[in-house]
Parts: sequence; structure tokens; C-alpha cells
Amino acid sequence: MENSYISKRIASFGYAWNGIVAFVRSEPHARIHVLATIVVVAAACWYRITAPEWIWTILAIALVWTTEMLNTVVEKMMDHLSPQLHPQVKFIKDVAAGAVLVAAIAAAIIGAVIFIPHIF
Ligand SMILES: Nc1ncnc2c1ncn2[C@@H]1O[C@H](COP(=O)(O)OP(=O)(O)OP(=O)(O)O)[C@@H](O)[C@H]1O
Repeated sequence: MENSYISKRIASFGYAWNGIVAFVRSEPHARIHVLATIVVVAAACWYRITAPEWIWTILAIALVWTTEMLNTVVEKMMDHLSPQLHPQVKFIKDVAAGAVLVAAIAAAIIGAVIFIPHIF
């Protein structure tokens, strides 16, 4: 019984990983996030940022990825459930997109606070 619990958890991890791969393959802006993540992590290594700075950097990257992925889920879900135009769908999609904007602005501010002192 314990074995089947562990194998189910491993399978769930695999499905979640497949979700990340599907997101990157299907969404062009996800590939921009991959590039941005590589650039930020490379800069963090180059400037040897401190442990607390790493924590904020990783949280900012994760925040943007998470909101972008959930926004994609909302868009796909609404297109599937309600392909026709509807004001409520517009509201749902625009609020989800707004969440991405909030995360992106927060990440940009965190990045500026951390990296500007290292660069200059
Ligand atoms: N089914 C719908 N009913 C009403 N408004 C919609 C519907 N689908 C999209 N919209 C609205 O039309 C506008 C553009 O939608 P669209 O999905 O193209 O946004 P987008 O963010 O540019 O998409 P993508 O991220 O796929 O490029 C948004 O304001 C969105 O809320």
C-alpha cells in the first residue's frame, strides 16, 4: 500500500513536470520567461549576490512563472468552456492578465533593488 502511495506521488510529479514542458512548448511568451530566467540567474551568479538576495530573486522568478502559468490555464479553460464572446469571460481573462502584470511589476522592482547596487 505504501509502495502504491509513493508511485502515485511520483506519477503526480511527472504530470506536473509534463505541465511545465507543455506550457513552455505551447506558449511563445513562456520561452521569453525561460530566456529571462537564464539571464537573471547568470547575472546573479556573475555578481555573486548574497543568500537573502537569492531568496528574493528566486521568489520573484517563481511569482512571474506561477502567475503566467495560471493565466494561461484561465485563458485555455475559458476558451474551452465558453468559446463565444461574453463580457464575463472578458472580465475573467482581464483580471487574470492583470495578476501577471502585478507580478511582473513586483519582479522588476525586486530586480532593480537587488541588481542596480551590484552593477553600479
Ligand atoms: N470569449 C471572450 N469574450 C469576451 N472578451 C474576450 C474573449 N476572449 C478574449 N477576450 C478579450 O479580448 C481581449 C484580447 O484577448 P486575447 O485572448 O487575445 O488576449 P491576449 O492577452 O492578447 O492573449 P494571448 O496571451 O493569447 O496573446 C482581452 O481584453 C480579452 O479579455
